Amino acid sequence: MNFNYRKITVKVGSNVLTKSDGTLNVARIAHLVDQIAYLHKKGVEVILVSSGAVAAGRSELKIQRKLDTVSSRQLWSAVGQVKLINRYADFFREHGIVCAQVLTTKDNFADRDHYLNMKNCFTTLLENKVVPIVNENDTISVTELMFTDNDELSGLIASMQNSEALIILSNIEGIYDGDPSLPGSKIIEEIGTKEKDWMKNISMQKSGFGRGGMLTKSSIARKVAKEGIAVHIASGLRDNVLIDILRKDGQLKHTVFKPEIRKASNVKKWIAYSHSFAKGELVINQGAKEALFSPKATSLLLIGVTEVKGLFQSGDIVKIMDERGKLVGWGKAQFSSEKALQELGSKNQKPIVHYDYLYLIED
Ligand SMILES: Nc1ncnc2c1ncn2[C@@H]1O[C@H](COP(=O)(O)OP(=O)(O)O)[C@@H](O)[C@H]1O
Ligand SMILES: N[C@@H](CCC(=O)OP(=O)(O)O)C(=O)O
Repeated sequence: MNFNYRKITVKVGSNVLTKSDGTLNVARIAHLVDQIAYLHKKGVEVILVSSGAVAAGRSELKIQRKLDTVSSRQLWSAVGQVKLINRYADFFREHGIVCAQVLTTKDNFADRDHYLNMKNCFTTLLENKVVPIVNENDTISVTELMFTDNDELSGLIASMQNSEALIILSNIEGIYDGDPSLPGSKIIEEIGTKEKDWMKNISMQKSGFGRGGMLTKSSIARKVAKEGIAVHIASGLRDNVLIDILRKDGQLKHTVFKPEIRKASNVKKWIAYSHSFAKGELVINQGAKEALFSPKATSLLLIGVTEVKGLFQSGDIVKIMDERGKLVGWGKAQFSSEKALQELGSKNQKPIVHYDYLYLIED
């Protein structure tokens, strides 16, 4: 059989892996493993990002007294992750495949060294034919510094490992052009990175155990597709969904975000996910904003910076804001905040943020 991709990241949502009563859907985990094992044996590299720990833990324990949100998440994820990974390990073993658990927090991607360390971890596992199973380490994650959800984490990993595709399996067949529960709504089968009209049809509604909802899935999908990685959103409740997505002659109806042809560099990919580690802010004027968003590759010069906020060193990530206070991008500063303040508005030709280390948010 011919496959569309040889290297994929697959993300499975909590609702695919749990039954309505909250217990783990063991049959579905087994079927997912069967598909991954089949692809693995055909030479497709697979990284699995699996949610489900909190849901699995919740159904396992009767809590004596009411816990706050953080404590209950810590308790349930700690208990549930063991159950989840044991199931995966048992099913992969039946196929003669070794899987590994990688639990991570956003901090593990905090700077380039941490990022490269994570990258090395996945590369080593894959080289040794191990299937990595990743989840956010909810037990120790600090709420303010968490990933929005595992969709964000899976986007980061697909990008970091240069996957050819990110496949997001949810409890719905794709993105609908209206309320999915209404009979007239249809699946949008193809979305280009420049299109954005479809976004207005996404509601805040999310499924029972999910964290982010379709809104985060969509914005992550768009971001990842812009880096040159195809993103598929399909139903994990459907039999053989992974195989059908990967088959060259596959007919499965679902949503695909078409990747941009020009692939982002590895450094740009790292920058794209680093905004939460920003140490300071640069406010830029309208002229600088227009220059940055022009089709020409443009670096940010100090002449267009009107304000420098916070304390940062050369090499730190800084946010770039427009004069209305809107975040327009971020990048790696080439001067410290002290030097930037001294030379504010000057014609120093060395950019404060070089284009190669700049990420812009396009509307
Ligand atoms: N336009 C839309 N098309 C598809 N799903 C949508 C749309 N708007 C909102 N949703 C909701 O998003 C849910 C999937 O997101 P989420 O609950 O985060 O799932 P997961 O647990 O797989 O991450 C769907 O079940 C659906 O209720
Ligand atoms: N880390 C959490 C998953 C959080 C999450 O992103 O859930 P989902 O939106 O269902 O993919 C868990 O394992 O329960």
